[in-house]
Amino acid sequence: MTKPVVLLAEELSPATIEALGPDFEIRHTDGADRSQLLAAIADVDAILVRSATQVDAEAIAAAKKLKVIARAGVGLDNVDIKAATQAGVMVVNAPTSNIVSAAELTVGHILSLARHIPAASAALKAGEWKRSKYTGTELYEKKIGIIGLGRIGALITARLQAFETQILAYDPYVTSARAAQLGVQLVSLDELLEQSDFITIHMPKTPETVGMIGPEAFRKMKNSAYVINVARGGLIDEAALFDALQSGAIAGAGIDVFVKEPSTDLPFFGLDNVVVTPHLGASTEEAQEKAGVSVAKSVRLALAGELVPDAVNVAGGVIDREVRPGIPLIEKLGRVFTALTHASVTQIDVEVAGEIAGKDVKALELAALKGVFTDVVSEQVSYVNAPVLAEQRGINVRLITTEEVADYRNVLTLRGALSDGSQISVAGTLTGPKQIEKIVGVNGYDVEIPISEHLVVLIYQDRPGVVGTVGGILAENGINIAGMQVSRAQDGNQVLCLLTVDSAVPQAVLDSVREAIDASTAREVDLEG
Ligand SMILES: NC(=O)c1ccc[n+]([C@@H]2O[C@H](COP(=O)([O-])OP(=O)(O)OC[C@H]3O[C@@H](n4cnc5c(N)ncnc54)[C@H](O)[C@@H]3O)[C@@H](O)[C@H]2O)c1
Ligand SMILES: O=C(O)CC[C@@H](O)C(=O)O
Repeated sequence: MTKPVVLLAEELSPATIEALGPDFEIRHTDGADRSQLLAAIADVDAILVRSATQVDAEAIAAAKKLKVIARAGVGLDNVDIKAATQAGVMVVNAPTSNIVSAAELTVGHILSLARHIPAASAALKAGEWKRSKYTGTELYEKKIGIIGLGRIGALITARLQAFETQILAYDPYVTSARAAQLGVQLVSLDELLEQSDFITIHMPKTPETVGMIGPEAFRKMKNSAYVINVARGGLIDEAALFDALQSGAIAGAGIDVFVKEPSTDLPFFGLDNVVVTPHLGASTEEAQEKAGVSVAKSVRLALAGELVPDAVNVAGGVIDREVRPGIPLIEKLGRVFTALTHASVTQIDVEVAGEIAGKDVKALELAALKGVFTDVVSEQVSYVNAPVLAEQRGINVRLITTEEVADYRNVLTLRGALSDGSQISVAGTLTGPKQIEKIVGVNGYDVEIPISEHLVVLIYQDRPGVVGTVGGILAENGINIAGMQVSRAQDGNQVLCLLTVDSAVPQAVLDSVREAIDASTAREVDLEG
């Protein structure tokens, strides 16, 4: 059997390959080389990148088998998440893998600037013993302004508090309670710019944050202020930074990230009061190992068809242990649901009843939709694009939970409204210590039959001899019946007969059954593959 192919498009920690294990074919390419990337991505199941590979709409369109894009790091600026979602491709990252490293590099930049360490080192190596030129400043009792008090901002706060500094922060999305918990004073952006001795930026790059530190912001800063950016290139306007440094509007800057990367000859590189590093925030052994192992685990899960806690374009999140067995069950119920439909679907209710209803069961809704569309569209259906497919078809989807359930611990039901005004439903449960998947209801008829790869659903007028006729036709065609349940409607003499059979039932055989028993419904549900 051929193994799924995982493409490593950048240099990743050796622990990444170890964590992927032996179940994959590993290929390598240089993701920064566009033509190499487009050729290499064509037939792979997963791609692993850092920040130098542009996984944009063109690359995603070229990747016909792609199921997961894994970013061994935090930032996803180099991945077109919208295009991936449309194509059903899961995007995962390693959101906490490198935050400690980035926070420590930021502290490194702050100390380098405060004590002129890189410049003094370069001078001494060049034969100059200059002490007064490199007189610095203590951090003790200084005001540190943090713009963006997220994961890295909080880590920096804790580290700089050890220097007995005063931390100010600007972050419109952080509550004052969270700031108080961190021992930080939340202030307006202007207050932060005007008062801080060191200003360090830790926001994502968004339309709102790009160029936020521009000429006007520099004008508000103290002449003695230092500015640090270990977040993303472009948050600081590079031309304005050059002017501010050259004119003495600020004392200096520490920059790890640039608008264009790699960049080796920006105008401000020539200035003495600048410390620059080539996007080294995550470049530690530990961060690379954590990022590589984390995305390798996510890739394994994603290629096994499972939901991934670190997926950024799937709403499933971490799945509760008790909810997990319901995922393959409800996906199968989704496929049965589709086989039962005879007109377009306008509404789907995913009902979760029983003990698990109190848990986060969003993953069950995604799995149900994945099942519903698996046999409907030719494109790959995943947890990622299943909700998009529902939306595109104008299907209203509701997740309904109730702890009340009559006969079982938990029952999962898909209930649909069709465009001709009719309703369909299929319900299932897991029973016994082996958690056997069973169908326990179809269109309101009660049954209890283990799910198998081949199911036949028949609805007809109740009368003697029908079961024998059905069995006879199937036997004549070499189809063995594994199980059968007949359920009579409460309000009439319609009967539902649900059969599990050992092999697929060809359409011609199904048509003979329909004719012979005058069935209003005769459907085969093939769950193979
Ligand atoms: N240099 C590196 O190698 C490196 C490594 C890791 C992370 N990063 C970057 O560091 C940055 C921070 O990462 P994080 O993990 O702390 O992210 P995070 O999402 O935990 O925190 C970002 C914070 O920015 C805040 N924010 C958003 N818009 C804002 C605005 N307009 N004004 C002020 N605050 C705003 C958010 O509320 C949030 O609290 C990101 O840009 C990330 O890509 C860089
Ligand atoms: O080194 C990298 O790959 C980028 C690190 C960092 O900017 C991130 O977004 O995780």
